[in-house]
Amino acid sequence: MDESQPDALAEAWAALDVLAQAPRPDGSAPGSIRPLFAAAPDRFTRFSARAGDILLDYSKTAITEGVLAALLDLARAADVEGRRDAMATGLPINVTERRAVLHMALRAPRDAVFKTGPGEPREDATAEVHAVLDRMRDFTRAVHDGTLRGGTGLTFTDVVNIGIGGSDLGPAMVTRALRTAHSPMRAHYLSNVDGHAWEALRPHLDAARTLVLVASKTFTTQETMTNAALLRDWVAGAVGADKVGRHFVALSTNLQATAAFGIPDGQVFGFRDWVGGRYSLWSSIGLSTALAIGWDGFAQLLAGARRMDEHFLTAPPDQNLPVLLGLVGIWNHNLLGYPTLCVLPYDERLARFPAHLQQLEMESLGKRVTLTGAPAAHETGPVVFGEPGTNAQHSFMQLVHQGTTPVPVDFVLIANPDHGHPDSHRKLLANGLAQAEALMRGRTADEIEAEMRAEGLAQTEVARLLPHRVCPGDRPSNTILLPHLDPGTLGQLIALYEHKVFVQGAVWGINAFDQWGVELGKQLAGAILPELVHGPTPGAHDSSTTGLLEEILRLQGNGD
Ligand SMILES: O=P(O)(O)OC[C@H]1O[C@H](O)[C@H](O)[C@@H](O)[C@@H]1O
Repeated sequence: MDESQPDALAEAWAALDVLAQAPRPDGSAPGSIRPLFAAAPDRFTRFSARAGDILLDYSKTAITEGVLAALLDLARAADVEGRRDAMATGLPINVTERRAVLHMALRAPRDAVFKTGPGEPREDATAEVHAVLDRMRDFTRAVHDGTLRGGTGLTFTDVVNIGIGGSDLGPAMVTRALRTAHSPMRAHYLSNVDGHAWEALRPHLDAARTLVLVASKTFTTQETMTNAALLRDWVAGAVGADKVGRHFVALSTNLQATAAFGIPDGQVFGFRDWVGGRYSLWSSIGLSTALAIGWDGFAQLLAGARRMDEHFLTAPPDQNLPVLLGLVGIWNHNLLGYPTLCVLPYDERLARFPAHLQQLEMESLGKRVTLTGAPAAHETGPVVFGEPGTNAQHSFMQLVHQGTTPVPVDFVLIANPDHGHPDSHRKLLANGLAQAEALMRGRTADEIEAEMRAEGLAQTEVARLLPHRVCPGDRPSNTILLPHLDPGTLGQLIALYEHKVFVQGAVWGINAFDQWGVELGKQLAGAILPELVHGPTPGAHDSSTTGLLEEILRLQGNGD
């Protein structure tokens, strides 16, 4: 499984360090991009790649032939392909939880072979996946055609997905991207334990026509279980306690807990522990999406992801989109020292795509030790943030253009919209393309001086303003171009990032599939919860936490 060779790995990193620190043969700085375009008019052709419906243009980065070769050496030394194959064969690559990582099996065709479990005979993952998918399909159709109805006999018009983290972000993002005015049902997502979230949603719903999905891999998550109890009472109030069960479905791996909550097995859609939360939108956790957009759309989403899986599993590294995207990120992050990644989808429908990527990337790659528990030798995951364009241009892009540290950007552009406003779409695309060009090209002092002189500004004014107006350029971006946004292309796009994260985790030698860091806060919240009723336990906390607790209780009128 692990064929990586420490010496070869160290050599590969050292070779990259040399490239990142010394000027290029033509004297240009290793992070500069403009000279690369000036020197090679065919740079776009050379540093772009296609797979399925996706074009990845990474030419507006500081990658050269030499850098790319060294990055591919790094991937080879880290045995990215061997690790990828270990994932695909169901080996327990999530070593801290002793679990396989088989989200690819969730979108595999019926006759595919994805096996899991130690020893022989190994379990056939695909058969079980398709058994659940078949049930999800039948359920979705029965809700849509009115065979399944609520407690008072009314058809369901709305579905509420109660879940958080991976049990919310993926399906919420996909549903928002793909729903249309003709979608069969309205879907709503309730994640936060903040009662304001429920209060904001409640007026939009009729309990008698609302189907509730309790989406939780563990079925123990505090926020989800709290909201599930709130909605159970609310539905019971409308249809009667004896009929509330008809409105509730569970999406979970924990069948004991779903039964304890009172959801009969026939209304539970399961999945296995080899599906990580942030990879679960393809599992039964995606049921809200299927209900919202229809079964055919959900099936096309899976097929799109499968297309990217097949590409990732078979394409040579130098043409493999997830490998290239991962390696470009490593060049920007580890070698050039850029600590963040900004994701800008130029499509309102992808408004939650950056939020989904934040969990996918930061929960997967936010690790400080390697698989063996040794401190990571290199920086691991970047801070990821983003917003749809053009909105982002009018908020934080100032820092991206002129801040002190370059911020690599991934632009996601969609060639054809699904609306009838071509002028709006041209403006959207023009802005996306212009941002990438502006980041790369910048505006030099000479260019700005000439412009200001042409405007007739006095020399003193030119000198005063010049430093403020210079845009340094040489700021890297990738552009990912899709022909349309539809279930198939979105499936490819999400899977592209999933596999990119895999590649980076493999190169850094970390476990991209656990998330122990989120546990401590959960434990401490459990300890603090009773103190919000009874007051702070003496000596239990630092003075800050105790002081804040006391102040909150005083402001609530409970502290005197
Ligand atoms: O699906 P659940 O078990 O309710 O978990 C929901 C989320 O909460 C956890 O704290 C993890 O950090 C996430 O990876 C997970 O997706």
